[in-house]
Amino acid sequence: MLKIDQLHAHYGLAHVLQGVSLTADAGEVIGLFGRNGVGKTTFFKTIAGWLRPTDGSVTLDGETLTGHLPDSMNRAGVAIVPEDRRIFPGLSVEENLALGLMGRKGGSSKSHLDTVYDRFPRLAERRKQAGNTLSGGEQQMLAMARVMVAEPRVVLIDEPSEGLAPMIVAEVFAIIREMRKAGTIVLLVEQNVHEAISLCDRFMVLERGQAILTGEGDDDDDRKRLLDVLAV
Ligand SMILES: Nc1ncnc2c1ncn2[C@@H]1O[C@H](COP(=O)(O)OP(=O)(O)OP(=O)(O)O)[C@@H](O)[C@H]1O
Repeated sequence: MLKIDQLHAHYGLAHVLQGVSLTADAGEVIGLFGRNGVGKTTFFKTIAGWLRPTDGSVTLDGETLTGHLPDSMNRAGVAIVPEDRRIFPGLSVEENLALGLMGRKGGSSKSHLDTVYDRFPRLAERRKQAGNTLSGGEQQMLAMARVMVAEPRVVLIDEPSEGLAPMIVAEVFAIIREMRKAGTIVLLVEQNVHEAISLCDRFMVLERGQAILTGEGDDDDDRKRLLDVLAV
């Protein structure tokens, strides 16, 4: 279980994350919604170790991870697919995936790469191409595949559908469903609320660094409240 308890974070004097709590069990997808600038990305950065929390705690299956650096969070099984995707533009598809495999517990082998290529034939076709020659959709697939090969326990995915064609968005969402099926905890930030909510077991809405609404993805009343509060 992922347990985030009263997490706070600052940028200098700006108190951006003001005591956000959340729990998630294996195989749950939690949607994080809210307008621009309310602290969703900051929440992810703080969980992933890119930003040191000023208070609160992060534990995963009972292990305290609060304040760990990104490398250490990665080794503990917390992975992030950031909004800008962060693939290595000058490295080939295969080299990008090899870097993902390095984060894998219990070593890696060629068969793990083959498994990824079976799942993402398009990446197999482009395995020798540099990351920056891929389309936006292919880059998103690569970013997600790179995380999946490490078989993390928690994946934080920030706005994966941004700038992508509807067909690719459907594919991205299908991958998230697969992650859930594999027992991964997925925290998902999405502006595309109407579509994303159907993926989510539960959701939380942030406003000015605080949770103002939580609910269940398949509860009609909760969904209505969600759409009302976001005015979408
Ligand atoms: N590196 C930074 N230094 C100072 N302030 C920052 C920094 N990054 C973000 N902020 C501020 O912190 C607040 C929360 O930003 P954050 O990016 O977490 O919001 P968000 O909900 O993810 O929004 P968006 O959807 O626009 O990414 C905003 O007011 C933003 O301007």
